[in-house]
Amino acid sequence: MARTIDPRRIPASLCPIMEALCTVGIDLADRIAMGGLAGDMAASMGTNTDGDGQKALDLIADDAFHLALRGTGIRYYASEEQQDVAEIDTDGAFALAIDPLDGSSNIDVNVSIGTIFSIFPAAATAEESLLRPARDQIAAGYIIYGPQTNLVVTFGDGAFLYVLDRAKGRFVETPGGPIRMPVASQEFAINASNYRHWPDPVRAYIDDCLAGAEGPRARDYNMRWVASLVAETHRIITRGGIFLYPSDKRPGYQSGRLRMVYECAPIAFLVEQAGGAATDGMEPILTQAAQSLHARTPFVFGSPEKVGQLAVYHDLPPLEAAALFANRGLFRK
Ligand SMILES: O=P(O)(O)OC[C@H]1O[C@](O)(COP(=O)(O)O)[C@@H](O)[C@@H]1O
Ligand SMILES: [Mg+2]
Ligand SMILES: [Mg+2]
Repeated sequence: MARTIDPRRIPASLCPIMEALCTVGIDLADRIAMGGLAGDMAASMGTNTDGDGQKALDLIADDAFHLALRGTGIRYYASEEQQDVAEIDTDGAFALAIDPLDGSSNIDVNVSIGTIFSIFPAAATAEESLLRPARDQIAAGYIIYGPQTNLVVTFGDGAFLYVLDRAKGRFVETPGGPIRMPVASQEFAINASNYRHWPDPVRAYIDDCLAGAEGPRARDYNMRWVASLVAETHRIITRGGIFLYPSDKRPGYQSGRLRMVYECAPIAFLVEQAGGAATDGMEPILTQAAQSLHARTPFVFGSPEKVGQLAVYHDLPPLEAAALFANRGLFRK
């Protein structure tokens, strides 16, 4: 009997896992809400094996999820904060990948952060379990620690929104049924400080958004960048738009920044379940498999129409894309 989440939509075999994730999520939500009174959660703790800075809360969250998932049926536990996959229950039927704390750069500034998770059936090895097409996920979700603490989760039959009822210590599904991402929106999300490093098709696409009502899209756009993937996802599934973290020319960013297994795959699954689309700029994320546990991929998601438009820019032959970039008139409808 689940105590920390309304269990009605959860397949019985996944109930213990969801219970553990929600228990830790509630603890983290309480801790985050304490701010500096809970200690310096943004303290720098060195770097993970991939060279990313680790904050105290990254490690606290990773330890807490790893520990809580014992005995829940998870065989393989793959975390952003650990180089290798850990084996938890040797006879477990599932593999779980997790970004224990997403948006770490926002810990100390009281901006929304989150936890992202993905569940696959366990196969014979950790690699076979996790380095497979993202379409094979059986569940994916995130918890967002913001003004509300929400859980958004899919088990492959729609995406559903839960709110943490703090008085009861329980995630409760909001009325309204499955989430449907709005189709029409004039918002895009990209870290524009990297403009000079982007590929030409991405620059051309954003140029056309920035040109607003006077440009080829003939409408004004708004821009948002929170620097927490969970927060961007939550906004986009709630009110539409498009998110882009493309590859760029900076060293280490040839495949963008975000990780396939525990960031892009679960968000792509959720977004598709909410009626959106998610690609690497051209190909659906759900048809792809990571080459290694911490592999990165360019990531674009949002309303299908907008994600499709970006693919059109990528489809242009390089010379044409370059000309397009040099002369905005070429792409006018
Ligand atoms: O600082 P940048 O380059 O804009 O990157 C922001 C991105 O990095 C991330 O914070 C990476 O996640 P972590 O905090 O889990 O490392 C994403 O949430 C966000 O979309
Ligand atoms: Mg992250
Ligand atoms: Mg993280």
